[in-house]
Amino acid sequence: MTIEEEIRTIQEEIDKTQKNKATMHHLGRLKAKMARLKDELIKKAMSKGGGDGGYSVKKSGDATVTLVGFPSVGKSTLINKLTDAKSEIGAYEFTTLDVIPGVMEYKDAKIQILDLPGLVKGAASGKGRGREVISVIRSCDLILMIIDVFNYQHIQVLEKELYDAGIRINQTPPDVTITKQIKGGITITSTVELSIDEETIKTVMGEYKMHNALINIREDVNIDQMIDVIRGNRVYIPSIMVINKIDLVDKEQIKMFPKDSIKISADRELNLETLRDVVYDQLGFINVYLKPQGESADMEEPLIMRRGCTVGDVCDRLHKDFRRKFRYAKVWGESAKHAGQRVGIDHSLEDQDVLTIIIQK
Ligand SMILES: Nc1nc2c(ncn2[C@@H]2O[C@H](COP(=O)(O)OP(=O)(O)OP(=O)(O)O)[C@@H](O)[C@H]2O)c(=O)[nH]1
Ligand SMILES: [K+]
Ligand SMILES: [Mg+2]
Repeated sequence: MTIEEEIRTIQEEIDKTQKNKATMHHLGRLKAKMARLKDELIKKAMSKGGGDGGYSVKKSGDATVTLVGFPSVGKSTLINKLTDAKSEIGAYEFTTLDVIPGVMEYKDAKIQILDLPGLVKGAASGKGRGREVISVIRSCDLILMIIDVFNYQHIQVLEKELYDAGIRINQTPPDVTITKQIKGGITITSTVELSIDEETIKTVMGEYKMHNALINIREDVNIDQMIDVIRGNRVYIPSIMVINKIDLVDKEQIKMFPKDSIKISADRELNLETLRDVVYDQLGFINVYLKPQGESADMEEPLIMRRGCTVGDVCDRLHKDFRRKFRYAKVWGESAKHAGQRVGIDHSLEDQDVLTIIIQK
C-alpha cells in the first residue's frame, strides 16, 4: 500500500467509527497513525522538491501578511491595490509563480504583504509548488484567505490543506505541556475535567514511541489537539476571510457570506478601506518608546511592536546581538509594577510603555 492509500483506508475507518466513549481509544490510535502518515507524506514531498527548495523571501516591515487562495481569485489584483507592488494579473490560472512582496503603509505601520502562487487541492503533499508556498505561509503573522465570490466551497479545501501542513488558523495553542522523562512511564496531571481519557492519551503517545513523560493539562483538549502538542511542529496563525469580486453579484447574494468575512472588489476598489482597517486591527500593533539610559525617551518615533511582545522581541528588532548581550531592562508604563521597574528578557510589554535596555559593553 502507498502512503496515500493507507491514509485513505484509515480515513474510511475513522469515518465509519461512531464517536463515543467506547470508541475514543480506538479513534485516538487511528488519528495518531493518520497524523504520522501525513507527516511522512510531507517529508517525502519536501525531499522530492530537491535542492533549489523554497522561495527566498526577505521579511520586512512591522508584520507580514500572506494572500492565500485558489488560482485567479484576484490575489495579485489585490496586492497591487493595497501596496506598491506590481504583480502580474491574468485571466488564466497560475499567472503568479513567485512570491511577490509589497508594503502597505497604514496609520503608523509598515505591513509587508506577500502575493503567492495559487494554492490547490493536494498542496500540502507537494502539488504545484504547494510545499514551498506553505512554508512561506507558515512564517507569516496573518493570513488573508481570498475567496472568489462564485467559489465559496474553496474555503474548505484551503482550510484542509493548511491543516494538513500543520497550520492552525484562528486557534490558540493548547494549554498542555509535555516533559519527556527517561523512565517512569506516563504521568498525567490535569487542572480541568477532561473529555478524553488517560488510556487514549497513552495510546496516542505510544504511536509516537513516547513512553515516559510528564503531561500537564490545563485545558480540556480533544484528541487532535493532543496530537498537535505531541508533534510540536504546529503553527498558530490568525486568518481573515476575504470574499473578492463582489461587483459580479447583487446585494442579496453578498449577504449570504459569513458576517465576519470582508466583502470586497479588488478590481473596482470596493471596501478596501475596511479591509485595511481590519488587517491593521487584527495585527494588534502597540507603540513602545525607547529611552537611552540617563536620557529622556524618544516620544517622537515609537517602535511599532505587536501585542503580547516581550523585551526580548524588542532586542531582536534593534540588533541581532542584543538578545545575547542583554543584561536587564527598565520599564515605565502599563506593564510596570512601578515606574522604572527592573525586568528580564521575558517581560511582556504593553502599549505606550517606555523601555531602557541595558546590554553588556
Ligand atoms: N470582476 C472582477 N474581476 C476581478 C476582480 N479582481 C480580480 N479580477 C480578475 O480576476 C482575474 C484573476 O486575477 P489575478 O489578480 O491574476 O488573480 P490571482 O489570484 O493573482 O491569480 P493567480 O496568480 O493565477 O493565482 C483577472 O482577470 C482579474 O482582472 C474583481 O474584484 N472583480
Ligand atoms: K490569474
Ligand atoms: Mg496572481
